Amino acid sequence: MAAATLARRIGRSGVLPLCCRLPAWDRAARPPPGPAQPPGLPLAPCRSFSNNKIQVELDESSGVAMMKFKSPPVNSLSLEFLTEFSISLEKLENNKACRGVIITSALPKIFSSGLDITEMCGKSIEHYTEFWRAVQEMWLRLYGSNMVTVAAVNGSSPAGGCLVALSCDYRIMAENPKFSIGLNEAQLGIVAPFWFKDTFVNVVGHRIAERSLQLGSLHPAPEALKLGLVDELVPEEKLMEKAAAVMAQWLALPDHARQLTKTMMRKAVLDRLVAHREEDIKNFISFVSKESIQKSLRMYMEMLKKRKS
Ligand SMILES: CC/C=C\C/C=C\C/C=C\C=C\CC(=O)SCCNC(=O)CCNC(=O)[C@H](O)C(C)(C)COP(=O)(O)OP(=O)(O)OC[C@H]1O[C@@H](n2cnc3c(N)ncnc32)[C@H](O)[C@@H]1OP(=O)(O)O
Repeated sequence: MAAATLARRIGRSGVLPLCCRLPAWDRAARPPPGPAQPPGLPLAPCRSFSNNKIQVELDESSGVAMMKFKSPPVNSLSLEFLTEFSISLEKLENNKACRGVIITSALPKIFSSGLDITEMCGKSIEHYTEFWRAVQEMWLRLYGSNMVTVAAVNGSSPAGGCLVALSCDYRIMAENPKFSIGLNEAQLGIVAPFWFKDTFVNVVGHRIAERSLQLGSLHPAPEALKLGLVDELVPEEKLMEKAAAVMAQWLALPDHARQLTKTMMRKAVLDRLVAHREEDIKNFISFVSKESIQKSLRMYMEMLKKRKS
């Protein structure tokens, strides 16, 4: 689907109507590009594209795309960011030449600061609905992607930023102990929704997830490795090289076998949100509309600003 059409269909809601596309985890496995492809079949024209928030470059010879978050100061996941993220994933997913994507940040020291807190403060119910739907859409696309997804975590990655990394197939983090990662929602006085929790449990197991979620822990990189929250630590200057090597290793397998296995592992968790999407939006709205929650979020934002001065 052309980008302009996609953007129009997504519209202000930030969401593609479900009738417009099959979820990635229900799609048939794609044949690998290259010799198996009928000669003369044109490849989708998306070698590189970029918007205000995200830059994507696809190397058609390897089938690997590099996606870089570039939304200063901290790559917070605003409605606009989430919409652009979903559009970028959709473009790659629909491009037969693309088999894998490496996700990283173009900003120093920050992978993503998580959901944009200002989107959850003092806004209308319509806005909360649109925002939360866009958060859901991003996760459904990323966690359900048929592509190999590798997170090259080159900076701190709290809450929604951690969810992005957790939703990938493999996480490599720069071995800087000043960089931390985790679902710290409890520290903000809010609660990670069930699908954040499910994604976390699927990576680290129930006990580690329960303790970490209750405490709202942000784990420095070495601790994140011990907990299995990330798969590998490497010196920062080796991060992209390592990500490319891991990607090549994963792409060496036949797509159909890997994709069906991924679907088998993730389907139950994806289906749970798909079945409860509207209820989840209602829960978010009623939670975030509470005066006590608004107060907690405002205090947290003030704390961030004070820390700076
Ligand atoms: C029953 C349950 C039912 C339903 C579910 C209900 C609710 C669930 C709801 C929400 C789930 C939310 C998940 C989230 O992702 S919440 C976001 C959590 N994020 C954080 O805690 C990160 C906060 N930020 C930081 O710790 C730091 O900024 C940093 C480590 C990322 C970077 O540190 P720096 O020192 O480099 O930069 P700063 O000076 O701190 O920040 C620069 C600038 O950016 C602003 N900012 C930072 N993070 C955010 C953010 N997430 N959203 C919006 N704005 C952010 C910060 O305030 C500074 O702004 P100013 O320059 O001062 O204006």
